[in-house]
Amino acid sequence: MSSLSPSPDDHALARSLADFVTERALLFPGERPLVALSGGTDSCALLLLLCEAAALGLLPQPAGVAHFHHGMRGQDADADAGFCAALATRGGLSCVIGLGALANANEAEAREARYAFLQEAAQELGADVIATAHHADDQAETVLMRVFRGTSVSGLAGIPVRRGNIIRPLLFARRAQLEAYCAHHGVAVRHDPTNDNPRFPRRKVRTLLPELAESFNPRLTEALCRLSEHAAEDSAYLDMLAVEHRGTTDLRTLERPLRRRVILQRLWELTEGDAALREQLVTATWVARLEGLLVRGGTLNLPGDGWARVRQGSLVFAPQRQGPLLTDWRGELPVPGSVALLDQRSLSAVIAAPLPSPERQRRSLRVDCGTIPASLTVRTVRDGDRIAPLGMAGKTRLVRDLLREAKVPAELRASQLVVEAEGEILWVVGVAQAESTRVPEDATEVLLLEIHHEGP
Ligand SMILES: Nc1ncnc2c1ncn2[C@@H]1O[C@H](COP(=O)(O)OP(=O)(O)OP(=O)(O)O)[C@@H](O)[C@H]1O
Repeated sequence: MSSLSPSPDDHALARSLADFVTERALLFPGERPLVALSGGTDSCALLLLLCEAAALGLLPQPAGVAHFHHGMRGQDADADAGFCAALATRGGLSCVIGLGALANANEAEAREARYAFLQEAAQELGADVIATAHHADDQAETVLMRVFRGTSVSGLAGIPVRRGNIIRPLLFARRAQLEAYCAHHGVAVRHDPTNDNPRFPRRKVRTLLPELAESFNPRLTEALCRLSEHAAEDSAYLDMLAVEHRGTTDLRTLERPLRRRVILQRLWELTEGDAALREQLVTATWVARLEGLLVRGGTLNLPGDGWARVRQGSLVFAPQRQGPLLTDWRGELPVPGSVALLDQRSLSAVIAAPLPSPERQRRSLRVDCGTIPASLTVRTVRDGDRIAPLGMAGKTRLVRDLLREAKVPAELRASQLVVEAEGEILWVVGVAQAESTRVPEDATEVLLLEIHHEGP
């Protein structure tokens, strides 16, 4: 972290920026950055500092400036765009303004559109990388927010100093330094009031950090930034090892940190091109769930309708399922030997079927949507069918034996219904349910299967 001299006009901050860029190899020889300019303090400081460093001969001149008008905030946003264009001109740089129509977009959609525009602008202006103005306080807030929400080592790495062609050359600097710098240069920066909402988690953490610093460590921001740097390095090292081991046939043979990292990389690949799903799925929680699946076996439904399954110690991911949501499914069922498919997207699936002895049977079953597979088959019992009943520690029993013990009359046993998933009997309707259908306390979605008696 740099210490800014009391007088900002000795180029101290521009020199620190150039040192940081050089040490981290953020610009290779001949490369020129595009400056992503929102008009706020941080990106105004970034633009002026890059220009100052270029004037000192420490860094190349930026290729230009890009500002994205999200189309969300009306006149204020129009003024932001005008301001950015004027500031670019003041620095002698070209400026590209993008216009979105994101009136109803959420934060993730707005971000996706902004970065897509920045990539186009970089091409247009012949820039090699895109520089954004995230700084040390942003980093500390990000790390702390992730700690509060729950995170992993790679999450602790926070905002990467470089990802692809996006670079963050201001991660060394404190917010107060950038504010002082803009004030010194007489830049009347723009202010986006949407960032002031006290309900925003980032806003809350921003208020909390100084209090925590006062109670625990006056250099808390620096400590959190150092933690994120170390976590980024450890994480990069694990990533490298995981790439080397990604072909491992049985993931259970890998050391746990490595196994978890291979799973994380698989999730990252799986969510390519779907930012919203990535946010949900590339998390410590899902890595832990999939790790559990490797040990336990079976199938796990993923957010966004995909699912994962274990095959000989490796994870198999299935794509998202298509088709309409079934809410009140009714199937024709079954003459002995016929089958029906239940799409598990339905949270209440009703099977209309002639049942052998409805008065004796428990005709509904709750199962955890998180663990049952994509589709269920309802069919009549077959010779040799086995089930691992609830509470029997995985020991399997012949379904026919269970029917006999439950005193289902012999003549009705052939039309006994079972619900099967990928070769495993989950439910012998009214008689037994499998251990794997047990609904855990933390289940978030429960599928209610009902068998209705219809017919004689
Ligand atoms: N409208 C915009 N046009 C161009 N660049 C922008 C715009 N908004 C933000 N940026 C760039 O992104 C940086 C971070 O902005 P901000 O803190 O608002 O976004 P974030 O949501 O915290 O981060 P990010 O979206 O980059 O993950 C800014 O300093 C600026 O460099």
